[in-house]
Amino acid sequence: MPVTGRGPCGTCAPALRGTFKDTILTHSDQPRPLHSRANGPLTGKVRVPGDKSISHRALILGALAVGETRISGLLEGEDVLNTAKSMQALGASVERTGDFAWKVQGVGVAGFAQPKAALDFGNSGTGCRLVMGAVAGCPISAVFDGDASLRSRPMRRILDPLEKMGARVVSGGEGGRLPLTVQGARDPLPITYKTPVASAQIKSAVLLAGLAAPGITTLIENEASRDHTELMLKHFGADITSTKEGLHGRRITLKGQPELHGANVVVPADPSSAAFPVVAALIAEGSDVVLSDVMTNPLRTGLFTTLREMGASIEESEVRGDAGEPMAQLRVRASKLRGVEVPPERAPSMIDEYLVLAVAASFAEGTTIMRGLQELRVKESDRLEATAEMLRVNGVKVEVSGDDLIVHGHGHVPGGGLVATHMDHRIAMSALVMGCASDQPVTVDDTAFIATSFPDFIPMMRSLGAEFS
Ligand SMILES: O=C(O)C1=C[C@@H](OP(=O)(O)O)[C@@H](O)[C@H](O)C1
Ligand SMILES: C=C(OP(=O)(O)O)C(=O)O
Repeated sequence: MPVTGRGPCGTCAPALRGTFKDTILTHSDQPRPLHSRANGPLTGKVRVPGDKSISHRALILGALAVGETRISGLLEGEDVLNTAKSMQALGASVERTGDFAWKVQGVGVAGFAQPKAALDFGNSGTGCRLVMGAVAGCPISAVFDGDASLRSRPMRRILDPLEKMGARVVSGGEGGRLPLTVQGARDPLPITYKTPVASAQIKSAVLLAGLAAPGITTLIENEASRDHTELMLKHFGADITSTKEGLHGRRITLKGQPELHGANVVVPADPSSAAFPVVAALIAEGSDVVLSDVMTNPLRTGLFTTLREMGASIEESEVRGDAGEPMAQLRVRASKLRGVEVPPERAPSMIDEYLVLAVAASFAEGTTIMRGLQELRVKESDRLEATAEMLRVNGVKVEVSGDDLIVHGHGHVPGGGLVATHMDHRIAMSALVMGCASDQPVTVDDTAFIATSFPDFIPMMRSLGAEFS
């Protein structure tokens, strides 16, 4: 579905109020184009911002817990700040106490209050879908809305299981699209649900609703998706188990109506954000870049596995763990890459990284085949088509065949193209990374959406030597 304009809610993030006064959101309706040109090697050490998935979950579980939750290293990107605001609108107290440091005073499982206004999730599928799950277990109704991109994304996949648990859609857009009003269940039912696609957002919505239901909620997935909700629920005191199901799947059981207690959460650096400087360092000759504290949960590291298969030099050191999530320092050196075939079962562990992998594949020698990418079609944009277009306008030979993406690499990229962002942060960042090593500069039509997940991307890349102007 085409996405046009900034969206019905005006800018992606409304002005902040109350305890959020220290945080600034910067979206405007003016597109902000940028050129990226090769400027020699990238060097230096950086820490990319906190993991987006964990940041959303820390705020939501903090709000559903009894007592105080302290979060350090929170991603202060627009997506996460919209989740923080929704938690406040639902009755939790959410306060910024310092740089990336936040305090949440929760209301307890099923304790959300009726919000006075629509909950605006801006560009964020994760925020919207996880909060829908949490609201579904409370006897309140809430209006869910977002920008034009989020309004175009499917919500039926979340509403189907939530309706089985007793929630109702009171009013809503065609085919389960936003804006829609969800009436939470007065007496939520525990269910056994098999997800139709490997999606951590569906899984998490069901588990968050299941917190309020008596008895056992069971979630089965054929392919394991990121398990941050499970790990964090355990950290907050829930009785939750996860066992293998079939070859690649998981069966998760959650005992309902626990008393979640507030907890400390240390948010590691986001591997999906690290992916951009990692690929930039691999393709810009002579580069040597170090990234600290990168989360290395195996359900998130499919990109690093693939890049290593392509011949990338990515060394791990200082391996450690906090709050149940492993992390490491990565040293990345420019490398000659070769084309590879990426199996479909790897998709859940690198779902947001195919765009920047396609950039790496464009600089490789040989063909890279990425299989089973149907889920890319329902992200912030149709990422399968948008990625192919990004490569094509920069002189790379690329095919979309069914749900597969095939990139023919020739060791260098002509560049010179203007890339359409389609309200999608990862397209903007991937295109700017491409320009770090292409023969001619690459231009993106709008960088504004980068603020949803990686607000400091441009200055951080410049600090490594990237030329963005
Ligand atoms: O649960 C999460 O935090 C996320 C799950 C993924 O979406 P799906 O659940 O739709 O695969 C991913 O693309 C998104 O960026 C973050
Ligand atoms: C798909 C993404 O996020 P979301 O689904 O939360 O909008 C992403 O960050 O790439």
